Amino acid sequence: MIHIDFELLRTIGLTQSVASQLATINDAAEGTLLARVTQVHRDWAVIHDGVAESRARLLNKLVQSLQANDSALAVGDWVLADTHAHGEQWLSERLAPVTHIARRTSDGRRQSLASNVDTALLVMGLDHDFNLRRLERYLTLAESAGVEPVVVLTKADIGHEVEERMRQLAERLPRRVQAFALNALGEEPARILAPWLAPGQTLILLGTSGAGKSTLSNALSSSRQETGGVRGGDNRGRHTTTARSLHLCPSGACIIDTPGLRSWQPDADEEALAASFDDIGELARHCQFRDCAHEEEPGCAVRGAVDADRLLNYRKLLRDARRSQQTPLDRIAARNKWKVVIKAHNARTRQRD
Ligand SMILES: Nc1nc2c(ncn2[C@@H]2O[C@H](COP(=O)(O)OP(=O)(O)OP(=O)(O)O)[C@@H](O)[C@H]2O)c(=O)[nH]1
Ligand SMILES: [Zn+2]
Repeated sequence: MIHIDFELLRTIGLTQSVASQLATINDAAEGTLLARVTQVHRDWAVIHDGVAESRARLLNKLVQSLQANDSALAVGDWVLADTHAHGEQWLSERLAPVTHIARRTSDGRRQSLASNVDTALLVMGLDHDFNLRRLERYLTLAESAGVEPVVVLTKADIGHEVEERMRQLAERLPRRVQAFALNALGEEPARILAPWLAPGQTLILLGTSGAGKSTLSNALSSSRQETGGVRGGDNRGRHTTTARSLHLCPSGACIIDTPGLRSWQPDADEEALAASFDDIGELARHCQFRDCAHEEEPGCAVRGAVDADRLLNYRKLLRDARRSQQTPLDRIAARNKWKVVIKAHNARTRQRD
């Protein structure tokens, strides 16, 4: 049985459902430690034990068991660490994450972003960064991981058409999603986001580079994170956050900061997408045709009732999801099918000529 100081570990986000997993682990060595991952590197990680951070290497058995489950260690994971001779720390086990946020890169690879997150702050600037399609992708990313999304629109003090944009947002997003416009530089963030900052809560900040993630993280936590000066001209921030890390808030919550995501899609299958865009699914039940694509079909209940761009975005995400759900063999089969179709087509045109 592993002895833990629950109150101490709660400051770095330990929850009852994670702690209860410890009861099932019997073969832990004397002095085995429960710690939280704050940085992930190739074969080592930085872990936090509630007091301080330290480096630890991954035991082969952990690497193999993660690979066998098509998983990877992520910031926010809870792990068991043993101290070997010479004070070296080794990670032997990862506890099953309660939530796990992953994305797909443009080449289809699955990439773990964070584990055991309660709230995802979807950070977007009210400047040129404002993009509702991207925000919808973030929403799906969070919701398909079982994480509550909260939209935080930064730069309300310097943004353009703030009221008009908030209206667009309210019209387009499902009502269950809360959104706030604020100045990330002042006192506003801690006050407005207080309901999500209770002790033991873990938050993640998601948004493009320059959106204001580090600025928000600074405003909410006690630690100071370097923020990038905005380059002249295009207002885009430099990539200043190089390592994902965990910050403690005075309120008792903790925050995981991530570098800006570049090209990615949510790791959501068709079902998760449908859940995130459930307003479309609900309307689609009233379409005349059951397989209505909501394009040109008569009697479509979706077209016109849903924001046109939201519908286009849903279709695009659905296409991407179907593509990444295909195995390499499926892809070859699909390509071969097209080869046959094209060959037949060419043969027909040759005959005609
Ligand atoms: N006026 C104003 N400036 C802001 C606000 N939020 C962020 N900024 C500025 O925008 C720039 C970029 O903010 P960061 O917090 O570094 O952005 P980031 O999302 O952490 O960027 P990366 O670390 O590159 O991923 C900084 O110069 C901030 O001072 C805001 O609400 N109002
Ligand atoms: Zn339809």
